Amino acid sequence: MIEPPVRSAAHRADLDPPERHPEAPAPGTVLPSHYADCVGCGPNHPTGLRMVTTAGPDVTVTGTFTVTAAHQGAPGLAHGGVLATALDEVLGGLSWLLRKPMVTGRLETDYIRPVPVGTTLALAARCVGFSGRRMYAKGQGRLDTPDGPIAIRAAAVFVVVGVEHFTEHGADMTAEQVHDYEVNP
Ligand SMILES: CCCCCCCCCC(=O)SCCNC(=O)CCNC(=O)[C@H](O)C(C)(C)COP(=O)(O)OP(=O)(O)OC[C@H]1O[C@@H](n2cnc3c(N)ncnc32)[C@H](O)[C@@H]1OP(=O)(O)O
Repeated sequence: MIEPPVRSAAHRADLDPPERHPEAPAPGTVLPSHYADCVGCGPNHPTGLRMVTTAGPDVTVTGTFTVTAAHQGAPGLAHGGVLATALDEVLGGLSWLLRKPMVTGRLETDYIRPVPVGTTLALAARCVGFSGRRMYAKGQGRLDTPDGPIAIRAAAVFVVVGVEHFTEHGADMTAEQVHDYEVNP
């Protein structure tokens, strides 16, 4: 038996407001890849999304993802899971501005328009607020330009974790490297 998800990314109205860290990268700063082999942003990944993300004002991030033949589901069209990855990446980039390590707990995606190969998606993410360790966020992707038609939308919950999440469960990562990832964009 396959159990359905038990949670929702819908949030209450009384979240703690998002606080941009005083040492967050300035709006307009291109955020570095957090890991060279990351399928979302890593320059070493052979078929990755090669996303470039930029800090925005408040707790917002923008990014671009150009859909190639490596990202197809149906012929000539982006795979929905790949599009969810692009949303996950730009939403995850909010951690650079919050300076808190966090992982995706829940990612809800609406697919509104097909995304053809050759499209450059203009992605945007915004932190909505916090409830304890839960960070609520929303994101979207528009076709080709920041004011193009909306193709995808997301609501997400990220969960703030300690460095041990990465050192105990991951590979080849020391606590010092996680600290770098947390504080040195
Ligand atoms: C700057 C770098 C940019 C990075 C971009 C990267 C983008 C990609 C990001 C990812 O894809 S991360 C990889 C995918 N995610 C994971 O692998 C996470 C796997 N899940 C876990 O490791 C654990 O389930 C998790 C850390 C999320 C929670 O386990 P814990 O034992 O630490 O917490 P716990 O279960 O006690 O829950 C803590 C709080 O979070 C809530 N929570 C936990 N899981 C949740 C969930 N799935 N959805 C919503 N809320 C969740 C939970 O209800 C609770 O809320 P309250 O404190 O208010 O009671």
